[in-house]
Amino acid sequence: MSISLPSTGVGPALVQPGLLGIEPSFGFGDRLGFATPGHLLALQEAGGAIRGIFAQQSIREMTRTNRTATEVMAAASDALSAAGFSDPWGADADHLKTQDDVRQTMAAGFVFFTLDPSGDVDQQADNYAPAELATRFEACKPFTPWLDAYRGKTVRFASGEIVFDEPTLARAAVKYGKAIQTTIALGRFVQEEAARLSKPCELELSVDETEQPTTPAEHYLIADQLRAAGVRLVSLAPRFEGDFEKGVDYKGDIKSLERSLRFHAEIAAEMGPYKLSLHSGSDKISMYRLLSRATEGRFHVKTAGTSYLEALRVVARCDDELFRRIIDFSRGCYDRDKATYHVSATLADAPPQAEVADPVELERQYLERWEDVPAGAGFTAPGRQILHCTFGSVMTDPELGAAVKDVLLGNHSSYSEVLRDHFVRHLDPLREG
Ligand SMILES: O=C(O)[C@@H](O)[C@@H](O)[C@H](O)C(=O)CO
Repeated sequence: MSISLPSTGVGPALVQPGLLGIEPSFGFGDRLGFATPGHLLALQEAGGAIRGIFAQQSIREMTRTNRTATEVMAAASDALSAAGFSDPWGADADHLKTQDDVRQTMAAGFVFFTLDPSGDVDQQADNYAPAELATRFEACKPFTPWLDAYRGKTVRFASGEIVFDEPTLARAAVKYGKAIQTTIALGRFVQEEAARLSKPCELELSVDETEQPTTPAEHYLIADQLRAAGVRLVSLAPRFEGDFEKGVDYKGDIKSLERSLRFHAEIAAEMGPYKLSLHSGSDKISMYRLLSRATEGRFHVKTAGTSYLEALRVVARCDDELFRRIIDFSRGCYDRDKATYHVSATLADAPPQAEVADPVELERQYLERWEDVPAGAGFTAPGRQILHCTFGSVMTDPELGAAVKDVLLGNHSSYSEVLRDHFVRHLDPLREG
């Protein structure tokens, strides 16, 4: 397998992404542009019927790393072309909020568009007392003309009943009413722009980055309204129950999550069919089988930061001094950079590098090691989150960013091997179900 070097972002992409529909898929987000060869090794070894989305970056990530959508696409397509890869693969323009986000990513060749209306989700809706809920319900009626279609309705699934009584309807309308309107507008824009330019497109709706779980009633209502509006989804990322923090395994009641996944999967099958999408999907090893079984293989798992952390693992093993400088620098940026990410780690949860003489122990504290993780579980070390959120600050630092790239260029096969091992451990439980 020839290892391609990261593209300059100007060469013609010889390998084009395509539509994957509701085939099982796995998003290999690559914040640096060096990871696709390793991602491909893992998928070819353990992917089975799972399709790879090898170009995947959010607007937030590209902003933080000063990368363009064209550069992201070229890094993936050039690596796949160099490897002679000819299977279908996807390209996900992630967490899009505006029409300009759509224009720039569509122009770069992205074909999977993740719509993110979380800015219009009322993230405290579940906390309002009846009087405040009633006031807010009244205020959202101008953009929820569909209320009467659900009032008093009961929808039955094997997993349970959805009863649209007044409190349920009010909370759904207050929480997602405006976001549904936003999603329909942006989704229609993507579909119309793709048709105008004769380009392929498929849509995901993501509300994963919101505070309060999406109930089955809210999921059903969102899906019903999008379907009625002609916005066709291949994937939907609800806000699942529990905690899906960046870079660490699932936190919550796994049995309750299993019941919830089954209910959401039934709704997705009935209202679509479309895939259930798991964001912050890396390291959630303990729940992958549940997701695969509940959805009967109609899932999408999205990862990104974890490939950056595995790049730092190569740095840790090749240049201890540089790794220590990155830890010191990241600890100085963490409280600022974590602002838009769901993490719980504090600086006190991981020791300053100067207090850890042993390089292997330092790797355990900030990256963890698969050798130390129980079978069927993912990483949990909080130090991972300190490094995870500060990727942009590190990679745009003139000295540190260049030094990381030099280490990866000089040890590219090591990086690809580390990624292969890391993602085979992610793909195996998903493939086996
Ligand atoms: O960090 C980002 O902005 C994105 O990679 C993520 O939010 C992405 O949507 C994801 O969930 C990958 O784990």
